Amino acid sequence: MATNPRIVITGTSGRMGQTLIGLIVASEKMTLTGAIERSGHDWIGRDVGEAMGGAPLGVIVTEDVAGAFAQADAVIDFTAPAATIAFAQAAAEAGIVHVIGTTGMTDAEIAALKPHAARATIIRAGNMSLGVNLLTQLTKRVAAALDDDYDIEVIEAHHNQKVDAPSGTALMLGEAAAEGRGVKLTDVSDRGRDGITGARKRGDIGFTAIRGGDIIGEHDVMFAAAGERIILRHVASDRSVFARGALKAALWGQNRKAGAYDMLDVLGLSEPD
Ligand SMILES: NC(=O)C1=CN([C@@H]2O[C@H](COP(=O)(O)OP(=O)(O)OC[C@H]3O[C@@H](n4cnc5c(N)ncnc54)[C@H](OP(=O)(O)O)[C@@H]3O)[C@@H](O)[C@H]2O)C=CC1
Ligand SMILES: O=C(O)C1=N[C@H](C(=O)O)C[C@H](O)C1
Repeated sequence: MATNPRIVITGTSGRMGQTLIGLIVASEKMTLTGAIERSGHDWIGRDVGEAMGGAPLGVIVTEDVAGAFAQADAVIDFTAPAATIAFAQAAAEAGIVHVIGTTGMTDAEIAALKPHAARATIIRAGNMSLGVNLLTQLTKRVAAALDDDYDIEVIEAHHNQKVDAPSGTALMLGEAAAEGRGVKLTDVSDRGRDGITGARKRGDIGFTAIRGGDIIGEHDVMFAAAGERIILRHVASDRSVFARGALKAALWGQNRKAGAYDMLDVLGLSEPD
């Protein structure tokens, strides 16, 4: 019988870290072998199940990244940009799959992952849910079908602890809309309107971020024209949609050629070039 892939979680105490651990422990297809927190965190040295307020799981939370990665087949990482870059180096050195859900990365930070993808399988997406990845494809098709008479606006809403804006998902949807229109998002992106902004520029793709309460993640792509609006919407009501996608990615990445992949690859939604 083949053994299950061994999975390490980073950012263990976080919203996504704890959601992932709950799902791995309930899964028959993978085994939790490591739980990482940063130096000084009060979970270090404790059994992760007990730290989460439940039964012991036999995995002790550690700050020893190299030690945990040496005993693993994949790391699932929903933390912060600087941490993710350090984890990418350690994952490449250990030769394990690195699933990255972290958002808010700059272009330079994304470029810093590239050398590591030459040595290891990296799967990164601003949103790991099936629904959002499908929505990117729909957005691209609608944007391709409509001309600039339709103003494109991406509106996102998240909980009051989120630190980055626009969300990774909003940027994925903006990229998809730009691709559908055959333009570069960086040339048409309109972010952070405030004050006397002047009239909307034809062809721009606008972004609006709402932050409040415990909203898990909601995204609208609006195509607004004179006399009508088309709105494509995704609402996440449970973080497990992201976590299930990440677990699928960790399994899909096993024995995969080194390289940089996204969830469209994992879900088989990539369109031929
Ligand atoms: N791609 C997707 O589908 C999704 C992506 N995300 C993204 O995942 C990330 C995490 O989200 P969420 O779980 O809600 O956030 P939380 O703040 O709840 O958790 C983040 C975790 O990462 C740890 N962490 C942060 N910075 C560092 C660091 N420099 N070194 C080591 N550990 C660090 C935190 O530790 P500490 O408590 O010590 O700060 C914490 O355990 C965000 O970027 C978010 O946007 C979220 C949901 C879905
Ligand atoms: O921080 C979050 O919570 C989420 N982040 C991701 C994003 O930035 O789009 C995915 C999801 O919307 C939840």
